[in-house]
Amino acid sequence: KMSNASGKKLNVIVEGNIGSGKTTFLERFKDYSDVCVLAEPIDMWRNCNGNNLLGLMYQDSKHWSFSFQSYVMLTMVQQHTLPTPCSVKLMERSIYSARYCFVEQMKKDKIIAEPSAAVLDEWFKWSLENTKIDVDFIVYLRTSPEIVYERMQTRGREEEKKIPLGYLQDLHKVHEEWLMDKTIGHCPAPVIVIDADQDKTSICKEYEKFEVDVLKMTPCKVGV
Ligand SMILES: Cc1cc2cn([C@H]3C[C@H](O)[C@@H](CO)O3)c(=O)nc2[nH]1
Repeated sequence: KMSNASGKKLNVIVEGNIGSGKTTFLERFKDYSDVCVLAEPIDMWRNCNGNNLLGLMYQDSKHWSFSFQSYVMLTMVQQHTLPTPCSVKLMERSIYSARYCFVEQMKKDKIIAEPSAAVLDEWFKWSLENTKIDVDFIVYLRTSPEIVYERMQTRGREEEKKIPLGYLQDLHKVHEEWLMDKTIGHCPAPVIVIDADQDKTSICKEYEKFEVDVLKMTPCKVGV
């Protein structure tokens, strides 16, 4: 049983733009018995009582973004508060990126009207105050929008087919403002920045270094 000095569980969230390599990063931890990996529950978003909210959001964002982001926030709280037997819980994205990246961008784009954004904000604030949401550090897979745009297209996720480069540039900007400039919302934990523009092979060395530190349960200083 691996645990650090205090025996405290370690909660890590992995953040980054669409196509920044989060899934590849999380894959590396799958075989560690003492690390519990919680990928984004995208299949729940695709099937909320038979409705593909993700698809609806991308088809008609004005109409469906509020419903989609409300459900995302619910599933994030469910994952943040899910008890696991592991010493390390590694989660893909968080209630924070839900609020400070995606909802923030949709507010800027006037896709979510102010009254709806106010409701999401109440859920966000209530959740932080009333549920056990712990984050010990944030791994930020930092990328350039042009690179992730290329990757997103090659990956070819059905619902993402029509996402323009501009949206990825906007999402990049809100991630930078939240995690680097700290000009949006609040950053709940120290940020470990990984330059995730590198191709899969060369980035693995970077991940390995981080892997060792996570398993030693100490946040590492992964260079950018
Ligand atoms: C927390 C959070 C994750 C998340 C993902 N997405 C979208 C981006 C991708 O196209 C897809 C999977 O990450 O869902 C979103 O619109 N809003 C979100 N909020």
